[in-house]
Amino acid sequence: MLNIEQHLLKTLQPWGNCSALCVAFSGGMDSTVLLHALARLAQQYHLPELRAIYIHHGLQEAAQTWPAHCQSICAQLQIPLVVLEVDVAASASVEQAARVARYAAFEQHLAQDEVLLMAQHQDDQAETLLFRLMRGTGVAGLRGIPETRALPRGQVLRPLLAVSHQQLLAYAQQQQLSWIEDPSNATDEFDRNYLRRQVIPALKTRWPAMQQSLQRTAQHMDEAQQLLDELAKEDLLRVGVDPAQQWFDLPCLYMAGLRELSLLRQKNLLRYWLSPFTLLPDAAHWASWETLRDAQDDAQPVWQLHDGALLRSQDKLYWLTAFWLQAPPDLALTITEAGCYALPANGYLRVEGEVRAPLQVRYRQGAERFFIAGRGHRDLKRLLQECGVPTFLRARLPIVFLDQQPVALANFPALNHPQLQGLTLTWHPHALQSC
Ligand SMILES: Nc1ncnc2c1ncn2[C@@H]1O[C@H](COP(=O)(O)OP(=O)(O)OP(=O)(O)O)[C@@H](O)[C@H]1O
Repeated sequence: MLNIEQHLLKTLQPWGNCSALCVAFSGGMDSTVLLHALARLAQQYHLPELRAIYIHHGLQEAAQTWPAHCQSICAQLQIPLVVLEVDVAASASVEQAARVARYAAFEQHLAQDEVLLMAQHQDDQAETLLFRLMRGTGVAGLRGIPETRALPRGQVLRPLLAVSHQQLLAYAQQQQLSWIEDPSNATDEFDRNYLRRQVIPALKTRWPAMQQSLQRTAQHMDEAQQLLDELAKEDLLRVGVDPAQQWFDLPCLYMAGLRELSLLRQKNLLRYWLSPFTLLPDAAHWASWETLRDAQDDAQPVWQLHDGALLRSQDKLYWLTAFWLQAPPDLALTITEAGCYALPANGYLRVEGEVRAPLQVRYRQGAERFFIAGRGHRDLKRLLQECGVPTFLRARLPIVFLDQQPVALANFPALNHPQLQGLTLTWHPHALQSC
């Protein structure tokens, strides 16, 4: 058995029980070697089912023949091939847009318990680290390409990260493989090509072991990032709001606790907390965090990020998606019986109990006063403040009127007018289970 095959067999051992190994097969040399070595291993060992996936971006004229090439290689190796066509969004960086489209297609295609094998290798790792350094990356970026990564379904595995381009080329030549040479790799137009063609060879003449050194840097950074994550987890325990105290599971933090941390720890915690929700801002935009943190309460400060916004309300910091940031359109709904009502762009209202007279449902205008038994008339604004209802929620909670008088507020049965005792009104941003 050849070295690369031995290495693959060892790397794949923990994945022996997955339901399929799917090779991201571009037809280039690296993924051709990967596919070929796997096909050979499958003849001697029991491997999970193998499948190849080619993503057709349709970006270059030259690429029109590539699906056929991939098909013929797969036929020779007796491995089924799936060709997925993708649309690449117009963007300043075609390379990056193609990568995004490619990963989205893989994610959609992969089934639970399947492993996507990609053919990035040691030289790609060095190239990625240098590329990110040139863009001023931080600790997380310098961890480089991870060997494994969980996808919503399935997993990515890069079993060749410790193998050099030279070793892959030697294997390809020895096995007399044929592969596609992407003409766009032969120019210095793209930054990564420039690094691969001009910079790395020059560095290697001076520092022959530079790839291994960069790999060590990536490992140091991985450890450093793990420490930062541990710190963030500890801070989150102190500053994060207990799920039982959250409105509709909306992620939020206590501002007072956040303020007690140093600025660096605030940023570290926010990065950790926000990373599942959104792309993070680059260094230049972090000043907006201090603006949000220090703004007056009544300024209703918001920090817009890529996939949503951070908003401060009372003593908490909320992460909100677009749904919460746009007020719903005016509502004029009349209810004559119990049931579930879909509200335009504003979730659902469930009415339980006997509706004795037609009830009007609207959102807050601002001057409503509720009659509370034993307390007389009270401003809704004051009542919402007392209940700690965040500002962005106040405009969404359906208010029930009887003869122009506000008599109930969804989710606050204690505010029900005596005439509406026994009626339960529940609002939820998503469909309620029993609806
Ligand atoms: N069009 C594609 N279809 C399927 N997989 C792809 C495609 N492009 C890239 N990949 C996968 O992503 C890995 C890294 O991509 P990258 O763009 O760095 O490589 P490449 O130069 O296009 O292809 P190769 O690594 O096979 O020479 C590839 O090794 C391959 O596994």
